[in-house]
Amino acid sequence: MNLLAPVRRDRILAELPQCLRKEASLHTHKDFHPRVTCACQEHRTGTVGFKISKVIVVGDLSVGKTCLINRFCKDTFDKNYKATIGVDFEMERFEVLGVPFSLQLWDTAGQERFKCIASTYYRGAQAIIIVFNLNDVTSLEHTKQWLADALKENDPSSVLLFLVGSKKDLSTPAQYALMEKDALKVAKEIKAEFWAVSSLTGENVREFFFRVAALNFEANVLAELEKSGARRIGDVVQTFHPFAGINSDDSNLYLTASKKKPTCCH
Ligand SMILES: Nc1nc2c(ncn2[C@@H]2O[C@H](COP(=O)(O)OP(=O)(O)OP(=O)(O)O)[C@@H](O)[C@H]2O)c(=O)[nH]1
Ligand SMILES: [Mg+2]
Repeated sequence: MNLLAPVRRDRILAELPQCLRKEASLHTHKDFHPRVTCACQEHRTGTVGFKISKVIVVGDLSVGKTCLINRFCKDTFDKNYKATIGVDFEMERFEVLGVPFSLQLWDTAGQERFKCIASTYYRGAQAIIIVFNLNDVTSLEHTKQWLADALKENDPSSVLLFLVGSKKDLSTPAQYALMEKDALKVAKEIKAEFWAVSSLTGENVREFFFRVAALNFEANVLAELEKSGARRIGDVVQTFHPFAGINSDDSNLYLTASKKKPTCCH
């Protein structure tokens, strides 16, 4: 794994990828937050470009967590089941609105006997992906417990949640429709965004991970702006006195290299 490798051309995001179902998304805005777009245009994203965002993938054994990650990261699919022992991780580099952004995807074991090893890696996640098998209602029922365990190690107010139904290729449209109804209910309850994917065919896999990367990136930039008092920059811009009254630490971080005046923050 080379952190300095150039970002692949097919990992470049210029727009916010859309959700799968509006009914099960907490983020229904069509575009990136205007402050985020503005900050990226003006190179005021602070440390976000150097950050690696931790994403953990949890769920019952054999629901397809490893296959999902492998489909996205390596474009491969293995029909033979090899249980994950403890944890494994993959790094994926993106470029979002011109800013480099990396996801560290932690693939955890679903088997009970490896769970205690895996759970020691839950801490510090910025996003939690809970996977269930669209053809196995029990695995959907277990998602709440997986989430509860993952949240014990994380701050529920700042973590992004995704509920992902796997193996879509194995359901008939009628079976899928039934399962989707139940899944949407659970997604609403746990405040997660719902996706349905197939690692065998690749359906929705890329779209899903792009969405994870984009929403994570957006949350990171907003947090960074918030942290460094960028709000005040916005206030000042509206009165056409850019940067007046801002202490030197803030302005050092948020002034662009070219010291351009902000033009689009509101
Ligand atoms: N048809 C089909 N089979 C899948 C799909 N995803 C995974 N599988 C199969 O399901 C089995 C389990 O997949 P894994 O990805 O290893 O499951 P896991 O969730 O990582 O399992 P643990 O590591 O034990 O927690 C394998 O035989 C895969 O080939 C899919 O989208 N469609
Ligand atoms: Mg696995």
